[in-house]
Amino acid sequence: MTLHPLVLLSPHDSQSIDSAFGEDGHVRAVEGAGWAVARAIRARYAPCKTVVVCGPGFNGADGYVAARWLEVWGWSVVVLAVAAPKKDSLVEVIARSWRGRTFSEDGGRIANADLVVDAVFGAGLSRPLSDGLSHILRQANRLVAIDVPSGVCGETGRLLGSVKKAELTISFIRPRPAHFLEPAKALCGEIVCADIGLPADAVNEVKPRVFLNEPGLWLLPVADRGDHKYSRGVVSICGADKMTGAVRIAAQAARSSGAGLVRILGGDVALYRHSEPGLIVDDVPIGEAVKDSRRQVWLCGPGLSNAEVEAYLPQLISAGKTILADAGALGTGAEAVEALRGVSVITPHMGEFRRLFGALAESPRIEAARQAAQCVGAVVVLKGSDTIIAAPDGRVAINQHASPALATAGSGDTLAGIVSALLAGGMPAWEASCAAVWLHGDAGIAAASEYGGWPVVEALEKGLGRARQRAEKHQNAKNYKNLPFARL
Ligand SMILES: NC(=O)C1=CN([C@@H]2O[C@H](COP(=O)(O)OP(=O)(O)OC[C@H]3O[C@@H](n4cnc5c(N)ncnc54)[C@H](OP(=O)(O)O)[C@@H]3O)[C@@H](O)[C@H]2O)[C@H](O)CC1
Ligand SMILES: [K+]
Repeated sequence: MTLHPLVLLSPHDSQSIDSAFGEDGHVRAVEGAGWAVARAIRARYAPCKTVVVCGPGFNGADGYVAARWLEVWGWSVVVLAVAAPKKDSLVEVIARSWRGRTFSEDGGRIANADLVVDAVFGAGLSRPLSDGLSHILRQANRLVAIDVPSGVCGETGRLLGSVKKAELTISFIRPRPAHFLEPAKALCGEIVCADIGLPADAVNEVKPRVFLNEPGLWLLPVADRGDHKYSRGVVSICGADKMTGAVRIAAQAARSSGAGLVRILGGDVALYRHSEPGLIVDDVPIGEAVKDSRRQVWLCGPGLSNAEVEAYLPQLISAGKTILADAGALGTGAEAVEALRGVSVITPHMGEFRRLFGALAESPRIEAARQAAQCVGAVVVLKGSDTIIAAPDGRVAINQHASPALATAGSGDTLAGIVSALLAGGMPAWEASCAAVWLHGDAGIAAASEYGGWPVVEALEKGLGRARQRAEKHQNAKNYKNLPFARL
């Protein structure tokens, strides 16, 4: 087994790899890690006065090895050991291989250093950073962090204490979720991930659950010469009487994302009939429409009032349809959560999430999304600058491929339309949601560049065909270019 290139390693994963190394293997891994840190630093900075601040665990051990290499290459290096390694531990053995100057008190060295390396805590952070340690690191002018800036929870991106921003963070094997989750993301600077030579036994310990959302994590439906509109998939959208724009935007997005046929049912039927000519508009009761087995995928929520949702959603659920619930269908509190059981995907922003799940919204976003997915039994797309896509089985993807240009009215309706089209094309719910979030982000990036930063929502839909082409170019698993981190 090898680790998928888009896996993100939680601290727990990283520690289970470490424990599978055995002592010799562990020493080799630390040697590889420290050497990688030194190489990444040498590639970015000229030799300068450097302080490596080492903690008591293997994060500190990486620091001692990095210090050794930098000194070998002629740098002026001292180690500040803020906590000694445990007696007779492997870390102590590795620390002894550093023969240079070591201090246990800062004595003004940090403030006077050109570069400070934060090797205090990484995966083993178990409680908040003390004020004393935080004060020491905050005096650094330029900081490079090993694994994560000390005080960052590698799993959730939460900060345990006051954390100093690094301009470079060097991690190992695969990046950590925190590198891509706010608030930690803003404190990591450039991310470098080093391959330190992976023994297969150690990798087998890892059950990947967190992924970076990039093409290659999913495959888009393949266009075939024999395609017809029903094989491409039918999307049905519950029509709104008043907020008709939301429905039309979602319908256009679904049509531009490969759906063979998009139908709107009910609401202001006359208006929909006079809008885009490529739509089919139905004026039949929902109970009739659900009998058509070709109409499996339904989008329920954009533009809908509570009363409209109540008229549509229970019937769709009892007919066993594949449902994306968004906007109006994401009501308030436990009753609304109960009413959603049976849908396949929900796409809340943080406000909607808080209304639905209450106190769960106070948990770190990745954990909140995962628990909500388990609670509803549906994929949860928790929208934001670091959108999280959580499946009920515990898989989570973190999306980075996005643009602030997406923060515009109607953007969520566009996303809902894309997810619906990919569901109709036969993709499983988590993969369809991940792919849709990426395509939506890509269209936002392209629209921002084409229209100068503030594109209107209609521009997103126009970019979806090209977004699809770019995704297809990158989804070949061997072609992981343009990832949001450098590889060493
Ligand atoms: N597989 C990999 O990715 C590799 C990672 N490497 C590096 O290893 C570290 C993880 O090392 P670990 O020893 O597990 O953890 P830490 O170095 O982060 O620190 C653990 C010790 O720190 C104490 N601790 C934790 N939090 C605090 C705190 N707030 N204040 C004081 N002390 C703290 C902790 O004490 P406990 O009481 O909780 O036991 C431990 O003593 C990873 O980050 C990488 O840098 C490998 O080198 C290569 C393979
Ligand atoms: K660190």
